[in-house]
Amino acid sequence: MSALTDSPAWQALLDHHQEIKDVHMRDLFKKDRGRFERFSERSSGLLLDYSKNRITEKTMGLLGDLARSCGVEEARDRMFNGAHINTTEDRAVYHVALRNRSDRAMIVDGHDVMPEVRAVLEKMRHFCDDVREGRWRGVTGKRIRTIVNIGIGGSDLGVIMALQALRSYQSDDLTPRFISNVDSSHLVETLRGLDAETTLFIVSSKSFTTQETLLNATSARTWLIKKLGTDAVRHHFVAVSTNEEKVCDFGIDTDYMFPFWDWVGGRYSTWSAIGLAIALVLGMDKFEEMLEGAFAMDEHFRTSPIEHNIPIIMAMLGVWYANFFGWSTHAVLPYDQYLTRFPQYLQQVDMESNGKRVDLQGRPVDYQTGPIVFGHAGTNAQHSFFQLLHQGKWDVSMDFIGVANNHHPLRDHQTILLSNFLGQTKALMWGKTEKEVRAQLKKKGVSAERIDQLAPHMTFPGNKPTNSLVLPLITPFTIGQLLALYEHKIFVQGVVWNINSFDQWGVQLGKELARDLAPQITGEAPIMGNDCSTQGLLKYMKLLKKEYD
Ligand SMILES: O=P(O)(O)OC[C@H]1O[C@](O)(CO)[C@@H](O)[C@@H]1O
Repeated sequence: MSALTDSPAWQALLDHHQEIKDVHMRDLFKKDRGRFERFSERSSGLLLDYSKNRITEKTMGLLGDLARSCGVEEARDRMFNGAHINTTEDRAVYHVALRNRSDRAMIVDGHDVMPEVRAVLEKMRHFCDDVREGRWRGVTGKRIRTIVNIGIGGSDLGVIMALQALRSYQSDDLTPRFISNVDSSHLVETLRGLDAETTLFIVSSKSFTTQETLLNATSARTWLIKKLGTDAVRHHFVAVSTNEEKVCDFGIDTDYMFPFWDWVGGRYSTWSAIGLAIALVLGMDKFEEMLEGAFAMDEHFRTSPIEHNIPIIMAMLGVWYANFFGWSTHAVLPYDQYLTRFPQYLQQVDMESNGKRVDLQGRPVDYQTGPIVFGHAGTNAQHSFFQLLHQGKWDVSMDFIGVANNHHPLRDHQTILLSNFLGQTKALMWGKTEKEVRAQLKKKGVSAERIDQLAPHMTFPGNKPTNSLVLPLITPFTIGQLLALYEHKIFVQGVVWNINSFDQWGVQLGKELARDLAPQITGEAPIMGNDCSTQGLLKYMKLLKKEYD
């Protein structure tokens, strides 16, 4: 047993789980009309209703005890104080400094980083204004009309997601595009139809060594040079990175490099200059509104007691289902078309952070860690995988994200959208008993034989837990709040599980092996030294390739 599973707080929850596991939420709601008041929290216009969870006040008390005994508050303070909590990389985890909108100093290694943070924001503002107002022009003197962000993972997902979410704030003057996959089809299809004279590329890479990004950037540069000549590169390429030397090697002048720092993790970097495409397309004011939203959530997280702290509550509910109910999957279901990319973005933040199997001391853990995260926008998701959520054998905890107002209030679209949001969470919680099904069918005049046949299929077990997050409207501020909320939730879970949420060694091995295999595909190295499956696949691919050459 580990210190965590052996702790009195954990043991108390194990015992309590025995009391709760067969209790139906329907009965909890029948008994207590005050559940919504008791189990909901607000912060700067955002509401979390967590009453539709398999919890009582005792559960929340015990989960709070566990958070306290795991040192969540102390860990939170260490993060906000710039301690090197990313121990395997010996770095601070300080994305909160990027959105610190107060005049508080943010100290890393005895040094206040705020002057540098503000200087980069200023540099971004000047550049964005120049591009947006037509002072920065392409090599032939034309205004920039398209921004192409070349990056992958944390240097891509948050930026695409935010720009998609904030599409209604975008003018038609500047259009964003993205190249991430090393598959050349992504590059070719993204560049198809683009006018090189009016295109600006941002090469976004924290390390500036990521194979996919560098290859894509090189091919994009070739495309540009073919059309406009070598001199065009400095008018059409800028970089965002922590690695000045590599940016220079690539041929981008460091005057046009927007720096950030090693204390910003890749998947937490949307707030840094990695967000340059957001600032260019929407304007720097909108980007800063996003930072304001994140800062509001940071302040809530930093100062609220455990019992009223939205990220901590959501994190501990996740621990409840993962570790005590033994569920492996968590669904995120935004009821707003603008948030379609949100689950995909969150998959990296959550699974790359908490998909770990050893603790901070390097010992294998004897409990489940980060869940499998998936999701899609409602109502489309209802017509896809909701069948399994309602009646399947796997149990899944869920976050529904609802947005009260719509940027495009047309007919009764928003009413129908919200009614589906509410209807689904109600159905998942309440379910429908066989008795209710039978009574309904009888009332409709269905024959007894047919009722016997249909009733088991039409019964819903219910008791499926959901969190409901409600935002007033999709704005830069609420997007900032939402992202920061999930970042902190994931952080808290990592603290409870005693894992490092800020490294990602798991992505290395495949990358290394790919580097060794590439020369075997080209023929520069003999096909050897592989297991028979890899060997067989390689040979077959080469055979097929020959047929098409
Ligand atoms: O910004 P970079 O250094 O190109 O890295 C891109 C991504 O690659 C990873 O290191 C691994 O997937 C991510 O953490 C990161 O977001």
